[in-house]
Parts: sequence; structure tokens; C-alpha cells
Amino acid sequence: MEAYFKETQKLAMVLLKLIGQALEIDKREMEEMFEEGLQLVRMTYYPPCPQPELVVGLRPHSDAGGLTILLQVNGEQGLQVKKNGVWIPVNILPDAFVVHIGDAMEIFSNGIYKSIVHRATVNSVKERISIGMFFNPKLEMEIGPATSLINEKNPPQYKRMPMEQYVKDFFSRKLRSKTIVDQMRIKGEQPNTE
Ligand SMILES: O=C(O)CCC(=O)C(=O)O
Ligand SMILES: [Fe+2]
Repeated sequence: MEAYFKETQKLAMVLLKLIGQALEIDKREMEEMFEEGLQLVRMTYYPPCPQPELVVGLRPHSDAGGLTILLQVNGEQGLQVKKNGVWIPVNILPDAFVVHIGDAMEIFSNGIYKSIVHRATVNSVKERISIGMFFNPKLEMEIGPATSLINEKNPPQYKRMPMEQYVKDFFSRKLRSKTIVDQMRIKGEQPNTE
């Protein structure tokens, strides 16, 4: 598990740096925000369910962190993402991770990258296991739009908040849609319609 933590962290940093390059976020700002940031894990076991249409495995939510690297351990399908209001199953590719953009990346990129709402369904035949690794900014940082992206033409679309407060807020809520990022959006901006 420790090796998995470290290796996925390396991968996440590669991805975060590429995102930074693509968006022209200052390299140092990206590193300062995410290098050796708060890394969390959620392992979920979904037992088979005789009436899968009556239950939801994991309710719709966006992940609160920057990036999520998700491993669908036993190759069982169940993840769905919401695109233009429609639930779309994510097909399993062998030996591939799913990478989600989280709320902290939506905020940091000043809304250029939107976090994705997703849910997990269950089935009646086989259990399903997933391991999500969540890569967050460092706890001592303040979450907000990257200062290297902000100028007169591109005003901040989200408020700033100490990461510690952001994490506390997140853990005091139930998993629900995009509640955190909606709360941080500066008024006048259109809320994201999932
Ligand atoms: O089980 C899955 O595929 C999704 C897990 C997930 O979204 C999460 O842990 O945040
Ligand atoms: Fe998730």
C-alpha cells in the first residue's frame, strides 16, 4: 500500500504539472500548491445487491481534491459520470486508471477545468471494489484561483479559503453533487449544471 501511495503520487504530480503547462499556470505555483500535498484514500467495497435498481452504490458527487486517481480493482463496471445532464457509464479499460478532475482543480484553474460529477452503481451478480487516491493542495496553503491566471481580463471566479477550513467543510458534509465548489463560486457566475 505504501508503494502504491508513492507511485500514484508521482503519477499525480506528472499529471498536475502537465495540466499546469497546458493552462500556463506558473510552474512554481503548481508545485507549491500540490507537491507533497494532502493525499487521501477511499477504498470502497460494493456487495452484490439483489435489487440493484433500488439502491445507489455511491451517491452523485464531485471529488473535493485536485485530482483523483481511481483504480477499479476487480474489473467490475459501475462508475458513471454526468455529462450534459446524462449519466454515462465509464467502460473499464484493462490496467487503466480513471482520473477525475476535482473541485480544488476547478477552483485553482479558475473554472477552466470543471470537476466531474460521478456516482457508482451496484449489480446483482458480483461485488465491486474501487480504490480512489485523492491529491489535494497542502494543508497550509490557501485554495483559490492560481494567481498566475488572474489578471484584469480574467478576474477570479472563486473565493479563497485556507485549505484547513476547506477540508473541514468537506468532511462536515455528506457526499452531494458539487456543494463545495458551488459555495466558493463568486456570485454572478452561472452555477455548473452538472
Ligand atoms: O467506486 C467508484 O468507482 C467511485 C468511487 C468514488 O467516486 C470515490 O471514492 O470518490
Ligand atoms: Fe468520487
